[in-house]
Amino acid sequence: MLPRIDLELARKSIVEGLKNYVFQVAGKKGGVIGVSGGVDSAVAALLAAEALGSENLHPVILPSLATPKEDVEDAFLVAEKAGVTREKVEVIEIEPILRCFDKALGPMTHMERGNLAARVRMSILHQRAYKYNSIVIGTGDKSELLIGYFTKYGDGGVDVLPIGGLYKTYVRQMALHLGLPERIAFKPSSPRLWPDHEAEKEIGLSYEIIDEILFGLFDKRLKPEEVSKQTGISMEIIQRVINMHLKTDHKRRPPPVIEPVIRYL
Ligand SMILES: Nc1ncnc2c1ncn2[C@@H]1O[C@H](COP(=O)(O)OP(=O)(O)OC[C@H]2O[C@@H]([n+]3cccc(C(=O)O)c3)[C@H](O)[C@@H]2O)[C@@H](O)[C@H]1O
Ligand SMILES: Nc1ncnc2c1ncn2[C@@H]1O[C@H](COP(=O)(O)OP(=O)(O)OP(=O)(O)O)[C@@H](O)[C@H]1O
Ligand SMILES: [Mg+2]
Repeated sequence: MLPRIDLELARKSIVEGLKNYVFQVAGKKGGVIGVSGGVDSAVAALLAAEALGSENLHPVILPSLATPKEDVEDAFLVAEKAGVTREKVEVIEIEPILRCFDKALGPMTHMERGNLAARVRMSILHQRAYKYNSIVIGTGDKSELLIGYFTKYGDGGVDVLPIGGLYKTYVRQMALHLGLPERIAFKPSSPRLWPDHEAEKEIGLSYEIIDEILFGLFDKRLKPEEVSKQTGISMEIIQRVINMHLKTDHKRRPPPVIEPVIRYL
């Protein structure tokens, strides 16, 4: 179990930090956010509305065939809780766009098409951000970022990460703290890149375990063996999480420039 945190302090500091980043550092008028009905975008949207003012927040719902109807309803509820009226929430179906890709690209695996769906969403959010003189608010949490569980240049292609410093465990607690319903706070995490896609099933580990391991390694800075000793989690599982982190290193940094040897003549 992770230690409890002062959720109110975390909330206030994220709100202050995001406000400063969008208005002062980026010099923009607001933020665009994809709202899925999942807990990450719910918490990010509520914090962003508080930081930027709901009039400067542009929530966009981007359903595909893999999106359950209830998620769309939950996304509307999140927008409403963020102070954005139904009429101001944009809904853009991405299935017709994906069908154009089907035609152009031919058969795809569900992973190829799913990652494409994430990149189609990213493209739409950036178009809207440009149009509204805003930036794209990301929804990645610390757990997803550290294990690289996101689509490179898809949901990873964002401008700022307000909940990137909170493990999934804390994001769920923050959701309750912000008054979101338990149904959203404890909804099984799912990228919904294909029907019935669930994060913990795909990864093969629960976020409870992943967070305990990441907390031990990255916050307490313990050696893997010590994390195993303190948590009772096997070294094999800890090594799997470490491998996920290492294999996705490229997703957390800008592409390397291959430096030429330059001789001035
Ligand atoms: N070593 C390396 N150095 C530099 N670049 C490297 C690389 N290895 C792969 N690449 C590049 O990265 C690409 C692979 O990365 P990527 O396209 O992301 O693909 P990949 O990591 O294989 O798949 C994305 C994963 O994120 C999950 N996901 C996606 C979207 C949302 C969420 C969520 O939680 O909401 C989760 C999804 O279920 C899947 O497990 C390759 O096609 C290649 O272009
Ligand atoms: N149907 C959708 N409409 C709008 N945005 C979406 C949709 N599906 C995914 N996204 C965007 O992609 C992000 C990544 O999805 P992800 O599933 O990680 O987040 P989540 O659904 O908010 O929370 P969780 O990870 O717990 O499922 C979402 O937070 C959201 O910004
Ligand atoms: Mg989700």
